[in-house]
Amino acid sequence: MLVTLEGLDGSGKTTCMDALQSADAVPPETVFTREPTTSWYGEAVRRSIQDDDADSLAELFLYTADHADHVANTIEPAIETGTPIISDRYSDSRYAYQGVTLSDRFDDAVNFVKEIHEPWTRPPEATLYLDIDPETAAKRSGATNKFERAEYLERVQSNYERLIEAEPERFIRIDATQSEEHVRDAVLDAVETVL
Ligand SMILES: Nc1ncnc2c1ncn2[C@@H]1O[C@H](COP(=O)(O)OP(=O)(O)O)[C@@H](O)[C@H]1O
Ligand SMILES: Cc1cn([C@H]2C[C@H](O)[C@@H](COP(=O)(O)OP(=O)(O)O)O2)c(=O)[nH]c1=O
Repeated sequence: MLVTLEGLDGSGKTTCMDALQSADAVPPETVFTREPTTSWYGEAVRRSIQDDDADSLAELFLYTADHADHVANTIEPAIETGTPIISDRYSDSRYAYQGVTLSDRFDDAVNFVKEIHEPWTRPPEATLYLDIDPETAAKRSGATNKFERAEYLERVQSNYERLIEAEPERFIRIDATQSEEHVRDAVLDAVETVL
């Protein structure tokens, strides 16, 4: 069972992952993971995030290489042994974010990115979407990198909405504008239900 957490920068994913890792309701063998990962592929991605002049297509393939390694070496081995996995960001982040960065190069960039993944990715069973307005997200995240500006996040948000509309049964929407306690409880409830 693969569960993913998605949302804009600053929506509270890290805060919720911390809560999940110490929650009684989550089986102790659960694998907690994230994208970008902590592998050298993930490090290459982080370098690119800090580079304002990075080529958007090259960046897509860095993220996608990191995902390929993540699927092969973390996700599939856990699935094979029936171990639950919770990932902070996963392929939807690419569809939503690179769907924006590549929008000037492809007619339907979201679909282009999805098509690159489809033959080999392992889709999640459930995705918790931490729903927050772009202004609050930008404020909370401190706008520390090129992706964290409100106008950019607004476009990322519309891509997430498009993904949710296409697969409403996979997504669980959580109101991330509520207090930290409220969001944490909603996330814990949702994860307990799906696991
Ligand atoms: N529900 C909330 N209400 C107010 N502030 C929050 C809430 N959840 C998280 N924060 C704060 O917002 C900032 C970003 O949260 P974080 O969990 O790092 O988000 P993300 O991992 O999605 O970028 C942190 O300073 C965190 O303490
Ligand atoms: C996984 C992933 C992240 N990103 C972006 C989102 C973030 O701005 C940045 C780093 O992700 P992350 O470290 O999860 O940031 P945060 O905790 O603030 O949400 O990379 C993509 O553009 N595409 C992707 O596929």
